[in-house]
Amino acid sequence: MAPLEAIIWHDGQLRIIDQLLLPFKTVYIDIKSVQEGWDAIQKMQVRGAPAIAIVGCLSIAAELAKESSIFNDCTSLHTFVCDSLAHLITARPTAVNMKAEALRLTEYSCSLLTTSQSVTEMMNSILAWCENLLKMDLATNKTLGDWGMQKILQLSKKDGEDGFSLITICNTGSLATAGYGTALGVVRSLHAIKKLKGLYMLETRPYMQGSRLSAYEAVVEGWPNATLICDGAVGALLSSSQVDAAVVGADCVAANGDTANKIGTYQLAVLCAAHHVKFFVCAPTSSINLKLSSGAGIPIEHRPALEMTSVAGVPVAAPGIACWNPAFDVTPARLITGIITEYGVFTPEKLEEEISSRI
Ligand SMILES: CSC[C@H]1O[C@H](OP(=O)(O)O)[C@H](O)[C@@H]1O
Repeated sequence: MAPLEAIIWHDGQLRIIDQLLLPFKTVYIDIKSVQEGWDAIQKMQVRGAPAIAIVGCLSIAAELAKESSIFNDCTSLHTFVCDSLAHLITARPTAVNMKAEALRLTEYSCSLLTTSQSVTEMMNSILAWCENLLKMDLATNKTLGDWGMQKILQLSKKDGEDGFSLITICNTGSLATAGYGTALGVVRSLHAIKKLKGLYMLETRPYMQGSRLSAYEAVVEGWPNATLICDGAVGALLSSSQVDAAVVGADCVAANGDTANKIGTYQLAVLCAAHHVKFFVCAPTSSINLKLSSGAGIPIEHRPALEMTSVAGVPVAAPGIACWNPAFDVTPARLITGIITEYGVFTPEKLEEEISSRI
């Protein structure tokens, strides 16, 4: 079956699955303006670093595509694009993809000021640029997934059995990207050649990306031995089972390889190190920020306490208790075996040199 389509762009109209309702309800909502895009990102109706950037930029395209959006000249159109991007990057501070695409689109829009013959031509160029993000993300993820699959195949198999068992956190698949996935893209590529023996998924409190989203993708696609575990069960699993490698996503990778990802990733990395399990970060270069020398510079988003103290609207904590709810943590490069990108798999030490020569 085709992966779940979190983002649909057709004929100037943007629709996204409201991921707060998955997997029990599949409801598509229309995004008709930049503010509606901002709201959907901030509320996490759409989430996942690549998907955030794609929906953010397409929300600009959706507003431009409306007949009512008229601009007297190219300069006012450029100002609208820049102001919209400046607003969109405030929705969620940690994932770098939105900031990276905002920079790219700002530079492109600026270049159109000198090359466009009319406002309409400039608007159509910007629409085409935003639409292309979907295709680019799909292609990037497929290439990244295949690099990761090749890397996993090189791992030595202790038990001699065919196939590899992986562990992952959060959701990095069709519901976090344009449709193939980063860490779950590696899973898809491994499954495609029948070398996926199993996949352990952390439920990933408090948003439950694992139990609600990754488990949904795994069931829909029939991945073998796809198994949900509690966040607190990682140590017990790694000490008793044959897990070959961890594959996780990234919201921001610094130049030295330090990686910000869903809260709980750091703990997973520490336990992988303790049990000699390889730990791979799957990051398209749009999630890598070489301007940051280390993870110390990555802003960490904190989410409302209510997202911790209730599940699906049901209170699960003592009323009045204080909460600490960072949405991400930073895994130091020393715990990372390799960083899987669309250009190949690199050690943290080699990342900056290898990536800077390619982007
Ligand atoms: C390929 S998605 C990257 C990243 O985004 C997720 O965070 P969130 O669900 O809060 O947007 C998670 O950290 C994934 O690994």
